[in-house]
Amino acid sequence: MDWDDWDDSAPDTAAAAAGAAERLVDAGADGDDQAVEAALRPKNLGEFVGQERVREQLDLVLRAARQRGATADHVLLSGAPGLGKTTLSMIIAAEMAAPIRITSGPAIQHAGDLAAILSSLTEGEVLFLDEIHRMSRPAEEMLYMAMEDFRVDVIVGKGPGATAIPLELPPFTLVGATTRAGLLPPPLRDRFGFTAHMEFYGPAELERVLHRSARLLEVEIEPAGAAEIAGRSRGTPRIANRLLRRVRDYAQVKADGVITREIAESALGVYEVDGRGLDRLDRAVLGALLKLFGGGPVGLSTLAVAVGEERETVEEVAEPFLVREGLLARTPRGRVATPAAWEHLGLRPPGQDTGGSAQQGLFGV
Ligand SMILES: Nc1ncnc2c1ncn2[C@@H]1O[C@H](COP(=O)(O)OP(=O)(O)OP(=O)(O)O)[C@@H](O)[C@H]1O
Repeated sequence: MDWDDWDDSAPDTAAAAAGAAERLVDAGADGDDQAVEAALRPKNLGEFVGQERVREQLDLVLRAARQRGATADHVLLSGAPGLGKTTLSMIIAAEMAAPIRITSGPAIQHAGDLAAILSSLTEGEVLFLDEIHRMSRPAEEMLYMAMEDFRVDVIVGKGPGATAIPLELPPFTLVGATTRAGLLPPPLRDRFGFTAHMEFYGPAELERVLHRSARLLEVEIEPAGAAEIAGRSRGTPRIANRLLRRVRDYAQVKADGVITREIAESALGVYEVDGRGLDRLDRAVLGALLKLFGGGPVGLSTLAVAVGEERETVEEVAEPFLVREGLLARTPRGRVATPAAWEHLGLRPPGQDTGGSAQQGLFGV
């Protein structure tokens, strides 16, 4: 898959963002998670689970910088939300024993905003710029020079009388994060000394994340319980940790607090997250595609009307994961279900027996 075209659970439109925000399986950060999320963050490279290649390469970059007594090279982290980009930026700062400043592209709309941040950095400080692809153009151009020469030109005045006042900056490490590496202009991309692409996590890695988080949350979890949650976490540690907290509540209220496979299964059944990590919306989209349109092809707008959702919600919130899971394909003629989709919902394609399940409601599969 071409990563640059990929953007799982990072909706661009307000409608889609609203649709995503309420979901337990949304990979984005939500407000009430912040404190617990911070408590669960690995503090050094040794604690950071998975992403072996990235970890090994980063370890070399940081060790070498430390040995030279120099500031580490600028680092670009790309990957879907919830895979650990913020965590890794904090680890970079910790490993370099440097302070960290955190901001994001959308917060920097004017070059002056960036100049204010850059001019207040101390030597060796790490500047974490999340969603770097969403910075304004003038700020981006200022960043080029700051990254390369540790210098910015602050423009004073307007029109023909405007003057550029050069400002020296202390050496710093920029850690940029993006879900869309392909959207970064090449001059910006080229100024990063080290670029790492974060992959989705495998089940074994997610189980390790879950065991570690359970230990920190002081919850007892059996290996089969962790495996059950891992399988529903969409390859994303943030989702795994969120599901763990919901299962913990269930185990506490309905049982003796221990997370077994049965408890995890029942709890996530209550939250309508199925064995493959699909939630109610995902199954509604897939169910409509199969039951109302015989598996497609069907146009996006028609599919959206059928499930009573905004077009953007279907396209940006539900579809990326369904495509990634190989359950739905986007074709020039419309959306098409794959054989795996029929199998997942326990239905048979037309011509192979209609079965009784076509009578079930769209949300009831
Ligand atoms: N490799 C990992 N090992 C253990 N926990 C992890 C790992 N990666 C992420 N996490 C956990 O997942 C949560 C989300 O991670 P983080 O905020 O770093 O993701 P992100 O990629 O920056 O997401 P976003 O792009 O939405 O900001 C954190 O609580 C962190 O503890």
